[in-house]
Amino acid sequence: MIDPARPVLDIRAVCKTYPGGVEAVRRVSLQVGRGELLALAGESGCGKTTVLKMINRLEDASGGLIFYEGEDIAGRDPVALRREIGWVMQGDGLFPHLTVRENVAIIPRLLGWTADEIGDRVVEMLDLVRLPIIEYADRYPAELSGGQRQRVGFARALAGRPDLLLMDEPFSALDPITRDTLQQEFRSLQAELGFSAVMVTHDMAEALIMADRIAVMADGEIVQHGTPSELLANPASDYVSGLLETPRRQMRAIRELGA
Ligand SMILES: Nc1ncnc2c1ncn2[C@@H]1O[C@H](COP(=O)(O)OP(=O)(O)OP(=O)(O)O)[C@@H](O)[C@H]1O
Repeated sequence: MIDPARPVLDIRAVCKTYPGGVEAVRRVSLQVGRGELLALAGESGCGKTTVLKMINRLEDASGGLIFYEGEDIAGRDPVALRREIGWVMQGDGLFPHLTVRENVAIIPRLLGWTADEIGDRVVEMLDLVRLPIIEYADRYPAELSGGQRQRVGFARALAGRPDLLLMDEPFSALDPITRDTLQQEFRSLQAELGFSAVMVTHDMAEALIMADRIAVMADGEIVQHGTPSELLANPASDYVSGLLETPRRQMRAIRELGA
């Protein structure tokens, strides 16, 4: 039973040491509420992607506990778990030999939906990500722009009605205008469908604009955790101030234009 008051995701003191001894993640604890977008930010190599991979058991934690919808994921079948949790990666990750329709249908097919249910869901998802079915359903990924491919990536990840979407730098391969449009559209989609999301990003401006809460990581640990306004008002260290410096500079430059 889904309890709306319970966090969708509850990560408790999770650690990951890779074979060879790299301590990629050290005692990370996080919660993600229903409908919330949590950004994991921080410089390259700080462990963001490893946290994401432990949530759907692409990597198994070396210590700690992860609860998804109240259930310890260590007891879940990893394949079934991955079908339940949506995954959007950098540069879309679509199967090049499958059409848009076939890409979006993958998870519903694996979940055993009927042909009619799958057909209806493909129509619904392409409509939601604003790709008219007549024009786009039978194209291959190579016949789409980068922004359109990323839209299909979202449609595919959401087709199985996941409660949680994991996203690894989903907007980073896009040009700034397409990125801005898709970031806004993503939040509308989230408000409409109500899923929760964890987004890895190295772009602090993106985290500030999109996220409800931001967890900043350094060297495998969370060094600050708060809302975008809390981080801006009270960065906990020089490291966090440093990450905020680029968006701050951009905001100042735009303000000085008097626009
Ligand atoms: N499969 C692996 N085997 C061994 N070490 C790994 C493995 N994957 C990642 N690491 C190491 O773990 C640390 C954290 O990597 P991770 O990919 O989680 O960082 P990240 O913050 O997502 O970085 P980026 O922003 O560059 O993608 C790094 O030192 C990395 O070299």
